[in-house]
Amino acid sequence: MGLVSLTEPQQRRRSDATPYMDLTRAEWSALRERTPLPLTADEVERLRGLGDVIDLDEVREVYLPLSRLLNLYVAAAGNLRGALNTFLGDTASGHGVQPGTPFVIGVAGSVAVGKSTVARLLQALLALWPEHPRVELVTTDGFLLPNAELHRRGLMSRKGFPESYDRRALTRFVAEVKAGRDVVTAPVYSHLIYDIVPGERLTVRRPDILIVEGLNVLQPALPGHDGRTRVGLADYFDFSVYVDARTEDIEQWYLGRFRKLRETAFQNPFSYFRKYTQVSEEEALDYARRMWSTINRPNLEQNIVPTRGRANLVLRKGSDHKVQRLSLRKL
Ligand SMILES: Nc1ncnc2c1ncn2[C@@H]1O[C@H](COP(=O)(O)OP(=O)(O)O)[C@@H](O)[C@H]1O
Ligand SMILES: CC(C)(COP(=O)(O)O)[C@@H](O)C(=O)NCCC(=O)O
Repeated sequence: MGLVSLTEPQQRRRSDATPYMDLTRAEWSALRERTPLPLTADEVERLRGLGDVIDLDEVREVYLPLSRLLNLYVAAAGNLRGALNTFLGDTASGHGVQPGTPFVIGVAGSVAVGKSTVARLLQALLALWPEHPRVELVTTDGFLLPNAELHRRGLMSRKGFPESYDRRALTRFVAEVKAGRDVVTAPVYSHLIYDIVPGERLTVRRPDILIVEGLNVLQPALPGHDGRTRVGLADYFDFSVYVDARTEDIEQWYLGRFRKLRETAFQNPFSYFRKYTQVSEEEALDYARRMWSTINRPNLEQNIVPTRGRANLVLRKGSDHKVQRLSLRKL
């Protein structure tokens, strides 16, 4: 068969049917004109207070328009909920259907790609909108199995892989928040001790929006013992963001963060990584490179990248952390 060149309307028809629309940074940031939320000097100061190295132009051009899109989606989800309530009438509460329910956003991506930074920024920006001031953020590391249990299962060098989490407990937690429970609690992970903190819990009280950030939040549910498909974590998401970048860039960010932590947090006498402050920087970085190539990169390639196609929005970062391209799900 010879080469067939498509006419412009044919090309458009073909791209209309793909589930994503691709936008350059310039196309996306032009949409900020439609964002009726100017950042005041006070708010800018508060964002700086988050302690993340984030460029304010990046906030204005990328994350502010995203908060506007999400603000519209939150309103639309509320309308959908209203439709279900109208349909059910008096019987709604008997079925556990509440008029309002938290809007749940998942933030996925590799270790060190910048998920926490994106999630904290979204939390701060979304809370500026008067329609949804209460925004809670939960990281999935609280649902890692404690080190003792990881040792028992031979999973200590698989931390961050799907099997290193109590996935049922994580899904139950999000389901309970979404169901409108007054108080829901989650375990807490400490990067200092590299383990779950015994007895500590984080409490979530009926937020307007819940952000769930973690490596594996877009993983499909495991089948049950009977082989049947179960409801998984991502089934509770109203929106999801995948933070994407070149693997080589992410490795550099991982090593850069390790180097920075070696000069700060690792110095703490209780730090699990304190030993890497006692050896040369080169030895410490060799260890970090090993962690990257034996744990974090294989996890990225085997488990995390394959979930990218499930996200509503993919943010593609360049080596300077600036978002260069965005793919937004439209179908
Ligand atoms: N937008 C950004 N601008 C500059 N540095 C960033 C940005 N986002 C993340 N970083 C840096 O990249 C590293 C990884 O980011 P982090 O949010 O901790 O990743 P994750 O939560 O995905 O492990 C950190 O050193 C962080 O300071
Ligand atoms: C705690 C993590 C598994 C990330 O957890 P998340 O909140 O994304 O579920 C990860 O940051 C980590 O510590 N990985 C183990 C390998 C390493 O120390 O780099």
